Amino acid sequence: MPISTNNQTDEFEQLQNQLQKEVTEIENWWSEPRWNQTRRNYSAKDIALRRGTFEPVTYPSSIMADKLFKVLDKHNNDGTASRTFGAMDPVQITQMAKYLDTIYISGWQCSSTASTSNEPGPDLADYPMDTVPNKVDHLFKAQQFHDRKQFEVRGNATSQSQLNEMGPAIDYLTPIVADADAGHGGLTAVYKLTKMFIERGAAGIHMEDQTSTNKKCGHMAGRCVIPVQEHINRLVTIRMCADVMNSNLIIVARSDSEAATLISSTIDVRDHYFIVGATNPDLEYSLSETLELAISQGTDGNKLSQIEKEWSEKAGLKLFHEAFADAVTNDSKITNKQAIIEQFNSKIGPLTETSNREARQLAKELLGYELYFNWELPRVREGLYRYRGGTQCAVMRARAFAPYADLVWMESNYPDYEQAVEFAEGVREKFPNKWLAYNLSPSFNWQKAMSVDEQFTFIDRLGKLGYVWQFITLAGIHTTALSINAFARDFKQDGMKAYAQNIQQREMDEGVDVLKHQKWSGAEYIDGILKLAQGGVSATAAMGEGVTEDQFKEKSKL
Ligand SMILES: C[C@](O)(C(=O)O)[C@H](CC(=O)O)C(=O)O
Ligand SMILES: [Mg+2]
Repeated sequence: MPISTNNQTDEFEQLQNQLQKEVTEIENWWSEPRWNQTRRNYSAKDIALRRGTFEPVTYPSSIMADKLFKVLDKHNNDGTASRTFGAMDPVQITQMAKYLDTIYISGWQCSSTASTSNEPGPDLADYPMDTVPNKVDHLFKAQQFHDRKQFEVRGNATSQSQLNEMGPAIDYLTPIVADADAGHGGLTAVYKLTKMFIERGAAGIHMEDQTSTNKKCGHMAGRCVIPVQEHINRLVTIRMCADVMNSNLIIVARSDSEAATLISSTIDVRDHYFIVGATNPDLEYSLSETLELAISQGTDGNKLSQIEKEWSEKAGLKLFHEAFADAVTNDSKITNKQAIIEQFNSKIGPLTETSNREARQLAKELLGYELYFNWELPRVREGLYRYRGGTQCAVMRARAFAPYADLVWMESNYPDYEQAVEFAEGVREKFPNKWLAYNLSPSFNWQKAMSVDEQFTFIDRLGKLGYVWQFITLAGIHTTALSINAFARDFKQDGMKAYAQNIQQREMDEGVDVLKHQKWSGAEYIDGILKLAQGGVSATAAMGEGVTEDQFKEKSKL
C-alpha cells in the first residue's frame, strides 16, 4: 500500500527499503533453475519499479505455468511429448483432462466460434483482442469448477475402497497454452494482451512473428513477417509483463518465416539473406509504379496479375547469393567457378547473420565489379518487401528468439519429418536443450502426407527430437463437426432411436460421465452449497426427490 509518512525524509527511506526488498525477492526468483535458459535485458529494479505498492500475488495462471514447466521438462528428459488439441468448451476440456496433460486454445477456433464481438470469420486475428483471453477465462473457470466438484465427492468418501470404486481422480487442472496471435498491435498491445492472459488463466502463450496488421492463419498464403528484432521485442515485452505480474508464464515463440513471402522492413541484417531483389538493371519502373500506371489506364484485376507476372519474370527476382552464383556461372573470365561460389557462401549464409552490405562488398571483391541487386523495385503495393524464408530461415529466427522464449516453433506447410529433423538439429546445434513445439495441423492432408503406421508413430518420433509439445490445433471443431453431422443426419432419419442408440447407449457403454449431465454439471456440488447455506436441508435442492437423473441408477424402475 502507498507509504504513509508524516514527513518527506521518511518517505524516501521507506521507498528505498521497499524497493530493495522487492529487488532482492525478484533476483532470488530469477536465480531459480526455471530461468536457466532465459535472457532478460532489464534489471530486477526495472521490474520492481513497475509493480506498484500492492504486495505481489501469485496468479493461479502462474501456478499452472509451473505445472506446465514440470510437464514439459519431464517430456524433454524422457524424449516424449505432451500431445493435445484445440479445445472450445467445458465439455471438451473435461473429457480431454482424462487423457491429456495440456490444453490448447486456438485463435483459429476462436475466430470462427468465439469472438467477443460474436462476429465469426477466418483466422486473421481481426477479432477483439480479448477474444482468446476470454476463452481462456471460460475454460479455466470450468476446469476449476470441475476440480472443486470432484474434490467434494472424493473428500466425502469414507474409505479408500470407496475411493477406489470411484476410479482414479481426474486432474481437471490441465495447463492451458493459448494463442496470442501476432500480439494484436504494437508492444503496448502485446503487454496488455499478456496481462489479460495471466489474469485469466493461461499457463503459456504463443506469439508468431507475423505483422499484426496482415496476420493470416499459418496455412494461408500472403503471410508477412516482421524483422527479427521486432519479434524479439515482442517476446521481451511478454516476459517483462509476466515479471511485473510475478508470473512464471511459459512463452512459445513461433516463426511463420518458413513459408512467408513478405517482410515489413529490411532493417534487420539477419533477414537480408532472405529478401528478394530485382537483378535486371534495365528495369524502367518498379512493380508498384508499373501496376499504378496500369490501374490509371483502367486495367482490370485479372490483367494486373498478368502484368505483375510479366514484370517479375523481366525483373529476374532472386536472393542475393543466387544472383552472385549466377554472375560467377555466366562470367567466362572466372575459371574456378565452384570454388569462388563456395568461398562466398562460406561467409554469406542463412545462419551467418551478415548484412547485404557485407554480401555486396564480398561479391565486388570476387567479381571485380558491383553486382546489381535492388530489393526496393519488387516491393508489393502495400509497400512490403519480398521474402523467401525456408527451413534455415526458421532456424535462424528460432535461434534469435530462443533466449527469450521457453519453446520455439516453426510453422510448416506439411508434416514433413525430415524438415522437422532439420529444424530441430538447426536449433539444438546452438541451443542443445531448447524445447520445441509442433503444430499437427488439420490444415495438412494426413492421409496424403504419410502412411497409417507413420501417423501412429509421428508424435513419438518428433518427441525424440525435442518436440515436447505437439498439438492438433483445430481438432475441437473437426470432432464437433463430425459428430454433429452424424447425429443430425441420423436424428432426422431415425428420431429418438438415433439418440438412444447412437448417443445415450454409447455414453453408457464407454462410461462417459456427461451421460449424467446434471451430476456432470455440478448440480450436487451446488446443492451442497445450497443446503449448507440453509442449515443442511433445502426443499429447492436440484438433485432432490424426483430428479430425472434417478432413471440412470442401476436399480431405477425405467
Ligand atoms: C495454430 C493456429 O495459430 C491456431 O489459431 O490454431 C493456426 C491453426 C492452423 O492452421 O493449424 C495456425 O497454424 O496459424
Ligand atoms: Mg492462431
